[in-house]
Order: sequence, then structure tokens, then C-alpha cells
Amino acid sequence: MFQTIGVCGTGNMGRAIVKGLVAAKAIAADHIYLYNIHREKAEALAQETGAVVVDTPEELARRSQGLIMAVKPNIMESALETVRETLSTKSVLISIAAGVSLEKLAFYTGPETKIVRVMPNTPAMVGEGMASVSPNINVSEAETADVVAIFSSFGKAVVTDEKLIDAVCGLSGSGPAYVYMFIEALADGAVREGMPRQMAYTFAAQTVLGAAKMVLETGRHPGALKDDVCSPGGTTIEAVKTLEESGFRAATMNAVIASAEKNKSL
Ligand SMILES: NC(=O)C1=CN([C@@H]2O[C@H](COP(=O)(O)OP(=O)(O)OC[C@H]3O[C@@H](n4cnc5c(N)ncnc54)[C@H](O)[C@@H]3O)[C@@H](O)[C@H]2O)C=CC1
Ligand SMILES: O=C(O)[C@@H]1CCC=N1
Repeated sequence: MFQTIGVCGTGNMGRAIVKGLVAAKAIAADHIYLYNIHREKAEALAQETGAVVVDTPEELARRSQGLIMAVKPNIMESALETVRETLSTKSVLISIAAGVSLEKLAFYTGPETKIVRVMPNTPAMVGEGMASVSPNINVSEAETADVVAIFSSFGKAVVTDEKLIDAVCGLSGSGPAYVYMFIEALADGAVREGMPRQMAYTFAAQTVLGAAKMVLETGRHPGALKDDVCSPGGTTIEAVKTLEESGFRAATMNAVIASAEKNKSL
């Protein structure tokens, strides 16, 4: 396991990873180094978590056995330029950027660099992340296992062929946004029926959490679990019919495909 981790870019995803790591106690907070071009953002996260702010990207690279690049895809090239020279040959560079291939990352850093592409998601913050992990050829099995261990400490992490990363992005990378929209819509429906709003969010979120747990823990087909809720001639099948009429499944599939397509084009 890495003794030190650096995070370059402490925005929404960088922050979620640091908070997940610290809560999981996967690595001592004072061995997590943060750099943000807007220093105050890194300092705010350091205050919350006990991680350490460094002054320059060079220092970040020098100190980090695992260096997580959590900047936007369009500035990855310039951000890598600032860490390339000081990154130890033994360190592993971990990019979470959508749409930036292992090949392109190696082009920016040099052919010898150990690089792992990871597609995480923001529920990392509460220990329920889902991440894919795709190493390049310079990364050993033990180093890949170290990256999986880091991302497993705050959720699930699976070694994945890089060619599946567009699908991963469309499903679990972007997916929390679709689920929040679903939760909002469920709650709005109940509010329409007279339920107080805060109560509706609790009922909606716990329903999503419980249904997700049923899929993961029973191993049963989601369709069979759905059938168990639909009593013959009952209430649920009326609701299912309206969802089918509204194109719920096609809309959801199209959302995953749209995000995956965008990931390919970045
Ligand atoms: N937000 C999400 O749910 C997910 C994001 N990602 C990837 O994570 C990366 C970051 O995304 P977000 O956190 O959403 O963006 P964000 O805009 O919230 O965070 C980016 C951070 O980088 C900082 N920054 C800009 N230039 C910098 C530089 N040269 N050096 C250091 N820091 C710099 C910005 O001040 C900002 O705090 C993207 O590449 C995105 O594709 C991947 C999976 C999920
Ligand atoms: O919206 C984005 O581009 C990033 C990548 C996956 C989730 N958020």
C-alpha cells in the first residue's frame, strides 16, 4: 500500500476522494498531500480533514508515491507538465480525468511512467464509491493492487480493460447525478400527494438505498425483484405501466450512452 498520496486538484471529485480516504483511515491524513492552483481550496479541505497543503505541484510530485490527478480533462496536459520532472520513477500516476486515454497520458509524461486510469464517483465521500481501475504496461500487479486498495477503502474498485471506461463513465461516473434527479422526482411526487418535503427526501433516498442493497446482496435479477413488488391487480403495476409509457427505460439508457459518447469525444 502507498505510504503517501498526493491529490492535484481539490474540486468536487478530489475532495470526495480525500474525505473518503481519511474517513476510511486507509492512509494517515498527514501523509495525504494536496495541491490546488487556488490554494484556498486546498487549505479548506486540509482544515476539514487534516491533510497537508503543499506549495507547488513539483513538491506534490516529489512527496507522493501515488499521485492522483483530479483536474479537468482540458488542463491535464499543462498540469502534467508541472509534475512530470519531479515525479519519481517509482511513483504511480493516477488520472481520474474523463476522456484522457492512457496513451495520451503517457505522451504527456513519457513512455516509462507508471500510469493508472481510474473512473471514480462522488459517493466515495461517504464510503460508497464505485471505481474502475485500468493500469498501463509499466504498472506491476502489486502496484495495481495498491490502487485498487486505495479506491476500495471508500467503496468498490474493479480492474477494468480501458476500452470499457466510456461505459463506466456513463454508468457509475455520471450515474449519481441521474439518481439524485430520480430521488428529487420521487420526492416531488410524494410532495404532490401531501408529504412534507424533508420526509419525502428521507423516504425516497432510503428506498433507493434499500433497492440497491437488494440487487447487490440477493444476487437476484432486478426484473425478478421488481416483480415481487408488483402485486397482481395492485398499485405498483399501475405505476410501472406509466413509467413504460413515458419511456423511462429508454431515457435512462440514452443518458448512459450520451455520457459515454461525450467521454469518447473529449
Ligand atoms: N465530479 C465527478 O463526479 C467526477 C469527476 N471526474 C473527473 O475528475 C476531474 C475533476 O473533476 P471535478 O472535481 O468535477 O472538477 P472541479 O472543477 O470541481 O475541480 C477541479 C479542481 O482543479 C483545480 N485546478 C485547476 N487547475 C489546476 C492546476 N493546474 N493544478 C491544480 N489544481 C488545479 C481547480 O481549482 C478545481 O478546484 C475531471 O477530470 C473529471 O473528468 C471523474 C469521475 C467523477
Ligand atoms: O461530468 C463529468 O465530466 C465528470 C466525469 C464523470 C462524472 N463527472
